Amino acid sequence: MRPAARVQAAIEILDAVIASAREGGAPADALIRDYFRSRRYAGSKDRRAVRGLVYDAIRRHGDMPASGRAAMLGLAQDDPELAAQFDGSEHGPAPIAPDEPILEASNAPQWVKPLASNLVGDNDWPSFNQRAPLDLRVNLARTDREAMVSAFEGAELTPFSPMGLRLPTDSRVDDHAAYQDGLVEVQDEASQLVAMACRPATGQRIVDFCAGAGGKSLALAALAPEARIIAADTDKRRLSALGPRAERAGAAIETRLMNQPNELAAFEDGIGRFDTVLVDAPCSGSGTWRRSPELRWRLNPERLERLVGLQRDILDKAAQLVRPGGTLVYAVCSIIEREGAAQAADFESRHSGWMVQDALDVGRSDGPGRLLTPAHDGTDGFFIASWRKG
Ligand SMILES: C[S@@+](CC[C@H](N)C(=O)[O-])C[C@H]1O[C@@H](n2cnc3c(N)ncnc32)[C@H](O)[C@@H]1O
Repeated sequence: MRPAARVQAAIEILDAVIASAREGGAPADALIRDYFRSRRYAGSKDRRAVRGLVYDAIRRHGDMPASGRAAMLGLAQDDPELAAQFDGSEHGPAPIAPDEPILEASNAPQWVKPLASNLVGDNDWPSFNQRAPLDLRVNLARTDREAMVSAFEGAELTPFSPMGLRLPTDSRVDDHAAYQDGLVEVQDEASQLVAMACRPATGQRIVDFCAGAGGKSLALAALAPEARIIAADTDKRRLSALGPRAERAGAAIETRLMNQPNELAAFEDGIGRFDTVLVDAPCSGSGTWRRSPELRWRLNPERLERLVGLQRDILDKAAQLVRPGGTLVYAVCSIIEREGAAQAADFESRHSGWMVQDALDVGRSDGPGRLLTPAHDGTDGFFIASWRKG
């Protein structure tokens, strides 16, 4: 493909990404794959170049552009070589009209900024346009960090998590023997810290109430291989992805599929009996925007409202599983106050007898919990709170 045709392809894919973000449809990765499935003439270099253009355009615009062309014109604003491809050639984009509006670069949707925690400052926002390094969690149940740091080129120790390694952006690990043998997992340092905030110990009964594909459950199992860990979720597809991961890691984790709105029916034997319950709640994902910049286009006020209600409902249910003297940990990969500090404070106002406890000594104190942000802590953005049941 000629360079101009690659730009036109990126514009067409971005149109599909925008439509899909509006409708809650397939993510950009899937749309890129679909696009090339019917265009066999595109070689691997073409595909890589188009993909790069699509993601650069997404990353540059915190607010969703009106069209793929608007997104690509914005990107061309910083790149004269790219601007020159708007040449009106046969498979290329039409020339740039003199009065065509050009979008300013932005790092987050404008409507979200006033909703962020007060701790999120001017130095935090630009981090959402930057690319994140790749963090690994070493499976301490089977090896140690020192052995693994030398097994991965360019790896450094993460500063806060004693089980983390940090690799350069774009590192690939899935074909590495240590990954295939279950000695490491891909996991951001903040997520590792969430598992640590649970302080898992031998003999404890622990529920990961929003386990998804089990990232936190696996970290809990690595920290306390003799604990009994139950991974629960309402999403069968996600939960079923845990089996092969647990097998690879050599971890024994029980799974329970729950049905909304009767999630606790899966725990009839366990109300008020668990030592620790972790709620890694569904959220905006705003803390992960540097890894998944497209999520910025998928969030809207109605969706945020629904998520805040869901978090509240899940917290109220999960709290019922905790035994007296046990621990409830609430975490969201979000920098939005309503999902973090305000949600935790709201939980406290509805329930008496829960004593807030220090979840971590990392990040900054934010209401009843702690907030980590990319600029301040070098991790994904996360809010984490922990309570002891009186
Ligand atoms: C942030 S994700 C969890 C990520 C996971 N803990 C990990 O570390 O990979 C939130 C999860 O909550 C689940 N969820 C949604 N509604 C739920 C509900 N009512 N009860 C429990 N889990 C729910 C979603 O299916 C999703 O897997």
